[in-house]
Amino acid sequence: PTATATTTGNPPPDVIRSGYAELIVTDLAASRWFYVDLLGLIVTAEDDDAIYLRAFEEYLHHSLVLRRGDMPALGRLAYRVRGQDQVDAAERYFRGIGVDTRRVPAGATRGIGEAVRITDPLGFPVEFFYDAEHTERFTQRYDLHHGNAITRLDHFNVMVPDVKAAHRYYTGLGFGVSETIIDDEDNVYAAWLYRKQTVHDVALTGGDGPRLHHIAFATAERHQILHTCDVLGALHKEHHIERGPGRHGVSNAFYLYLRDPDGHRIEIYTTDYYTGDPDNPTVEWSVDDDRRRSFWGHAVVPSWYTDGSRVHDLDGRVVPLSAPAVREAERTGVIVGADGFAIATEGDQKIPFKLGEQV
Ligand SMILES: O=S(=O)(O)c1ccc(O)c(O)c1
Ligand SMILES: [Fe+2]
Repeated sequence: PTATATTTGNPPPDVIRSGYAELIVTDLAASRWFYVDLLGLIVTAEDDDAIYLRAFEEYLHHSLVLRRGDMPALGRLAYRVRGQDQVDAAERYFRGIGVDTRRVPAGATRGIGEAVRITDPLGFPVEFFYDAEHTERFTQRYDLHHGNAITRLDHFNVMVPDVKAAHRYYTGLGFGVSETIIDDEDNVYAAWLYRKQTVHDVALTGGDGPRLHHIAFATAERHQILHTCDVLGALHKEHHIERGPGRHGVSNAFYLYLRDPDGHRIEIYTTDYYTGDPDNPTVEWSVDDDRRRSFWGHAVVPSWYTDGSRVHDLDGRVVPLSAPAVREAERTGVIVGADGFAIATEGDQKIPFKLGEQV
C-alpha cells in the first residue's frame, strides 16, 4: 500500500532513526566472539538466550540483540519514534493502511518500553518504539575503546523484489530519498532513504526478498575500519571479510563488509554526508556507472549481490521469498567479480589485468 496521511487521515509515525535490530544466531558463543571480542560492541545485558549490545556513542539499552535460534534469520528491525505518543500514531497509521499491528508490553524486549510491531508491506518484522532504558554512554571511555571503536548503529539494508514499491512505502512513511541507482528503462535497482540527517536509515537492494542484506554500524574514522581488517588477518579469520575496504560511490562512505559466524552481513561504515536541509537533492546513479558501488571502480564480489538473511514474521516463522523482475547483477555490462578486479575497458579495449566477471 502506498497510503499516506492524505488517503487515510492518519499521519505516519514520526520516525527519528533506525533504532535496533534483532538477529537470530545459531551459536551465541561464536557470535559473542564476533560482535564483542572482534568488533568491540559493549554488552549491556546477557542471558542464556540473548545478548544485548550497544556501540560507544549509544546510551539506550541496545542497538543489536543476538538471540539464539535454530537457523540464522532477521528477528526484527526497530525504528525509534519521537515519543511514546508516536507509538500510538504508528498503530493508527498502519491499521489505516490495512496492516495488522501487535502492541507489546514494556520488557517484551529487555530494555525496550511498550511498542508496536508489524509485518510491514514488504514482509519484514518491524517495531516502532520510544521508551527504552538508558545506560552509560561510553563515548569518552577511551580506556575501553579498541582500535576499531564502533560509535553507533547507522542503517538497515533490506532486499526486496520490487524496489519501486518499497521506495513508495518508505516515502509514504516520510523518509527522504538521498540516492538511487537507476537505468534508462525506468528500473530502480537500489535506493537509500533517511529520517536522521545522514544518507540513510534504510536502503533497498533489489533481489529475492524479503531478506536482510545488512546491518551497518558507523565508526568515526577510516583507520578504525582498517584496524578491524588487520585484526582479522592477524587472527587468520580473514574469511569474515566479504567486500572492501573501499569507498562507496553512493553515500561516499568508506566501507567494509563482514559476514558473521551465521553469515549475517555487517557493514562498518564512516564519513557519509549531511542530508538535513528540506531541499536535499537526490543523487541518481546510472547502473552502468562502474563507480556507483565502489567509487574506485572495483567490481562487487558476487556473494554481495546474491546472499541475504531470511526474515521471521511476528511469530518466528520464516517469510517466503519472491523474485524481482530484473537483478542488477544479471544486467549486461554490470561489473561483477572479486573486489579489485573488473572488466575494465579503455574505449573498446579491455584492460587485460582486470580479471573480473566471476559469475
Ligand atoms: O555499494 S553502494 O555504494 O551502493 C552502498 C552505499 C551505501 C551503503 O550503506 C551500502 O551498503 C552500499
Ligand atoms: Fe550499507
